[in-house]
Amino acid sequence: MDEDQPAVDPVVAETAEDIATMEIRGAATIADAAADALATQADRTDAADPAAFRDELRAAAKVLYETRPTAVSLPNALRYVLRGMAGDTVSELRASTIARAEEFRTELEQAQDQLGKVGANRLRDGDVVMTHCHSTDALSCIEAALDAGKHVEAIVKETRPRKQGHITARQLREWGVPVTLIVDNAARRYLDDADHVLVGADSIAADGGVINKIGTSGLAVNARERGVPVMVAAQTIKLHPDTMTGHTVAIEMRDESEVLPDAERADVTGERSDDEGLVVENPAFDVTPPRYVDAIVTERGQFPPESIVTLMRDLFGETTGEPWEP
Ligand SMILES: O=C(COP(=O)(O)O)[C@H](O)[C@H](O)COP(=O)(O)O
Repeated sequence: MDEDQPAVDPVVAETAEDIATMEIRGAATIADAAADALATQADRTDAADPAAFRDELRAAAKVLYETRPTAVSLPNALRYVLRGMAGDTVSELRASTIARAEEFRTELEQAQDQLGKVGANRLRDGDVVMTHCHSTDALSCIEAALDAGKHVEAIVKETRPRKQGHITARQLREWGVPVTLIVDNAARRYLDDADHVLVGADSIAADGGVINKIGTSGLAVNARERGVPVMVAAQTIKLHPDTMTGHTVAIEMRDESEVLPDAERADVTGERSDDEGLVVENPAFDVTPPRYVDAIVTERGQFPPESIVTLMRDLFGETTGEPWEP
């Protein structure tokens, strides 16, 4: 952070650290935590005047923004809250910012419930769903289908390197859904047993491309080859406004130790512990082209990927800047 930036509340710094280290993860959960952290900053500020308050909130937003680059729900959340800062005194600004953050968090929850109902309509009684990673939006569709009395089974991809599939499997088992847990490499074989691929999204581009956990694109291509429809569950907060003006979505590269932990390094390098010819790459996300996606399910209904740009224009206008820009 710049030296002339105001200090941020320790809770903001802690939230940022938790997002960066993935204690807090998943696009919707990150957005929710970021909005909550801004509310805490507003609540605990000792800013002397409105200008200092605004500077503090912007500084907090920057610290949160710089944690992970791919999930657009994070800048979208920060922008939403900062645009709600209104008032001529610090106490008015505090109240409006906290209220705006609460409104954001409520709407996030409602949107997820609503999209779950839309997604559940695509699932028939007895369907088998293949999942990748852990997405609360995707799980909302299954939960709504269960609430509607449908029997659903799941084939859950482990999702290397961090195995978020375990979180999905645990949640589904808590709901009583029969789960078959498989390694990622087994996905194509098990697609023969699946009626749907159901995944979430970190960002949706204006051309309908879906940015989600690494491995989603390969799964979608295989699903197309096998004739299994691919459903993406994504609240509109996952729509990436900058892609309307040609920007691409940054794909996060994470630490190589997630792929090859230090304790296992010698298995690969042998005696040459500093082997510079060994490169380990760990991209966290990939882009699934729209032609491999059958439907993007949002709280505003389901869309073919090619028409998502119309919704984006409705929601964002033509373009937007950084979250802290007016
Ligand atoms: O790719 C991931 C999580 O990646 P990571 O574990 O690296 O954060 C999820 O599919 C999306 O974030 C959607 O999640 P949700 O539907 O909960 O927003």
